[in-house]
Amino acid sequence: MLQTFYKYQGTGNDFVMIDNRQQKFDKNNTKHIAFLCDRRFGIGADGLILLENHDDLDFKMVYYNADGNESSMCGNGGRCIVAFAKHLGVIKNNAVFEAIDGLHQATIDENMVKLQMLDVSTIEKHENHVFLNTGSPHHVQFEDAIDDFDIRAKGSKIRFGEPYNKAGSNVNFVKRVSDSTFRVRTYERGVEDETLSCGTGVTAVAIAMHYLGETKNNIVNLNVEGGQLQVSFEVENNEYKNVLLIGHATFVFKGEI
Ligand SMILES: N[C@@H](CCC[C@H](N)C(=O)O)C(=O)O
Repeated sequence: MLQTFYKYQGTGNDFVMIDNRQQKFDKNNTKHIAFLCDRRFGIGADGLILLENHDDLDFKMVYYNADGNESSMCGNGGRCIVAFAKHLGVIKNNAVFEAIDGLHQATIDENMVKLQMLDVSTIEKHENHVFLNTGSPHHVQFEDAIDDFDIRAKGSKIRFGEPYNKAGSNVNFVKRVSDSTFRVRTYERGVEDETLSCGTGVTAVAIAMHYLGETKNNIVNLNVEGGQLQVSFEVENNEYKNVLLIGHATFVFKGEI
């Protein structure tokens, strides 16, 4: 039987979206999910997202990386599923949904989505990097030659190396552009390559830059390969609260496979 799918992207981080409110999708078929995400043999995407019913909230989000494995929170995917839920008529302009890291509130205006992310209170400062979890684990480090280096090779070495090993971490390389703007390139675990944008990644970068004193602003602009995102937050007793990831979420095409 053919499967209807929708393709969405948020700053170039692209996803296969499936309406699984009838629970027909085989969630245990890792190879099939990887095939759907394959850019040569399948539809092509950085990840696959299921929209499911929830007893008390608007919907539930289930996220898989392009390798076919279910993973931790996807910020850009979270913005895209809000646009998808609106398209399906599940929500109007506001949403409260459950993802693997807990509840998320969101608003959508045209294709601009503001998504509330996890509060962050634990930030590890190391000699050459910062590590924090914004729903997914993120290694953040400065890279002056950000426009011209082998991110796949360097990112993969860090992702699979100590202390992350097999469980891994996403890896963000950052260059300061101004007081309020940073350039970011991300190597994503589970895609095992650079993606054009990573929502939990830029959230981690914005918080890390504030934590390190690289910005005093609580609205930070992030220039990524696929466009621009904004992250805002409040800081209370060293805890980053009311963290919002802001950017577009765009329908690309619909099909059957
Ligand atoms: N693209 C995502 C992050 C998805 C999860 C990540 N690959 C992982 O496994 O940790 C985002 O926009 O946050």
